[in-house]
Amino acid sequence: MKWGFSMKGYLKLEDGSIFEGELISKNQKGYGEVVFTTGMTGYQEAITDPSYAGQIVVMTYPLIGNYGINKYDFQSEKPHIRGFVIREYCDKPSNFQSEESLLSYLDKHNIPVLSGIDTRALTKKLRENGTMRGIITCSPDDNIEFDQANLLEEVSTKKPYRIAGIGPKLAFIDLGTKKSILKMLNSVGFDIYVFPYNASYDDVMQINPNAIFLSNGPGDPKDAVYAIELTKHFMGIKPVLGICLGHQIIALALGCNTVKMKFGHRGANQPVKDLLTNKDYITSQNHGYAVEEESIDKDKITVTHINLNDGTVEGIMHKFLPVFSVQYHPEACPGPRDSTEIFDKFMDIVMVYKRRSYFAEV
Ligand SMILES: NC(=O)CC[C@H](N)C(=O)O
Repeated sequence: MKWGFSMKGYLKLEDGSIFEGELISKNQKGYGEVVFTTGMTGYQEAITDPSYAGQIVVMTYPLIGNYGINKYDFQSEKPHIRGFVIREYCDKPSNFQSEESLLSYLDKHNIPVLSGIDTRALTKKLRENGTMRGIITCSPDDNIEFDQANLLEEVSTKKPYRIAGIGPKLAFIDLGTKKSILKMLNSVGFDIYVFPYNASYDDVMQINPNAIFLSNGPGDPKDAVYAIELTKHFMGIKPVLGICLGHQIIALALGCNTVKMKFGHRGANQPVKDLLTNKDYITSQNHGYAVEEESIDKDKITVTHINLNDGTVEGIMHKFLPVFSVQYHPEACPGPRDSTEIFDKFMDIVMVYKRRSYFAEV
């Protein structure tokens, strides 16, 4: 094979089905929850998006690797996926920004890559039966093991740090954030203080922030116990915004429920309706859980967005407090920039509250 190493390999799912392909990576084994994503581009952003921690990612687009890996599109320091499944690998990347091939990058980080898989049949199975656990292996007799230790601990920052800005102070709870979200918040002016996933109320109050932000991240939102408690403390005291996992955490803190979806939404063309403006957006998404509609107390919370494919909740807003959140990824990367104005809207709200508290003090 042109790209070096290759041997027969398999993806085995927990329902017993086996897909045969070629193991083209150095690492030949990986366990995880098998999920598919439909983005035609954006593999670099997807593999480095920490929300995919613990998952084997299947790309539905049939040719992967075409534009290599560049130094601008990383969403975190390293890939967090447990394995990568594709139809066909392109070993001759062609792009002016390409620095190395996708396979050499994944090999450096010990991620197993299975190529030559009938990803269409695999995706149909996952759509019909729902997300399943699986193993990438060179031996189909291997059993599927599963360790989803503490995913938040794995992906969150270990120490607090700051991204200085000229605007209000934002306490940013890092649950496995994508860099693009930090970039967008900083570009609208926030002075960002990033805290680990288990930051306490006292830790955060040391900086006396003007607002709180909850990031995207991996796993079941109900496991984010520290962030849920923290959010309960701050709602009503400071403006709060959440994206994806952050949205689910805000919903849980408000007393709603979250449920696991059959196969989730992963891709860059998920249609969303903004019920407040009646505008439709095409959005980038990557989630396997959703806020349960029936659990939302409509006297207290407004559903602001829904997914146009399946009607699931994609955004909520508190009726009386400055608390709102979206399930989709407004920062895009990869994906359309239809909905980036949410960052300006957040800044406007925070400035109003900042001025109010200033005048209340003088
Ligand atoms: N991108 C995210 O933040 C994902 C949130 C959560 N882990 C889910 O799968 O629903």
